[in-house]
Amino acid sequence: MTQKLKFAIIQMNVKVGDVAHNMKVLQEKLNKAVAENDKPDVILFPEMWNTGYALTEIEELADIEGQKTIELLSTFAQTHNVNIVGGSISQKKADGVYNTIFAFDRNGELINDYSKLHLFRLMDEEKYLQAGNELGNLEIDGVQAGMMICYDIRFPELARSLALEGAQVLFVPAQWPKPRLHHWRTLLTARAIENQMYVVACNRMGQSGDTEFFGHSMVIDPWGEIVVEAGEEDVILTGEIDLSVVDKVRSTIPIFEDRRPQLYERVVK
Ligand SMILES: O=C(O)CCC(=O)C(=O)O
Repeated sequence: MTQKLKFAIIQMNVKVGDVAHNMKVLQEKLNKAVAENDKPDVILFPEMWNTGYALTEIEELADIEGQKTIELLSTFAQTHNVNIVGGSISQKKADGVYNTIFAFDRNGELINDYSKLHLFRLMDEEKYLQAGNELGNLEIDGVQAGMMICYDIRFPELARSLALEGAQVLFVPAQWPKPRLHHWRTLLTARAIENQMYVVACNRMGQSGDTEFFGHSMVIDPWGEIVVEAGEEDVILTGEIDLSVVDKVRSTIPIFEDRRPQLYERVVK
């Protein structure tokens, strides 16, 4: 495939519990992302950007069925003819609150949603949130992709499942705090190398209470090389990925042909 995709990754701060503020900031940043000369094909932003980790008030703050978010992002995608992988939000559904990504195509159509499969006990997510039960497949301008959220990157089976279903790019919104930068970079790089896919990851920056977020949003190519990486600042990270690299790497070291799934299945349930 000779296709290329230009990306814009909005590495922003998130004010815990202040949905109106976060929506305003995101809107300003979206406008900025498309006002650049080199307009992106796809925009990504961080995990739980609407409420932050206001877990004790999440039932009241979460966006009911994602309505406000869907309206904002769908209109923006259509108006600016851009694909959006909408970070993730706290979404209230009948049976509880989910940590959900909504993704839109250039016509503003909601193409899929994905709710975080693995809840992060270190931050008590399992006490306040419901876990999703579906994989997050996606197609962006004809390119097969997948979605995972933050802690999900610690589960190689999930990225592998998406790759086996054809994903060539993995989109990862996160709120990954200090001091685990080494884990963040290593796990993202491992997912890229082992699945020979691009990883496009957005982490928030800034501080909430005692928790500091280091940013370091990054794009990693299927060979494991970092295409672009932010520091800890408030920034929109831009660049381009070349999908032909996926085929090149997969034919150089043909891991998908060399797998022995009938042996692993006895152990990997
Ligand atoms: O796995 C980690 O170290 C961080 C995960 C996390 O912060 C999250 O999933 O929200």
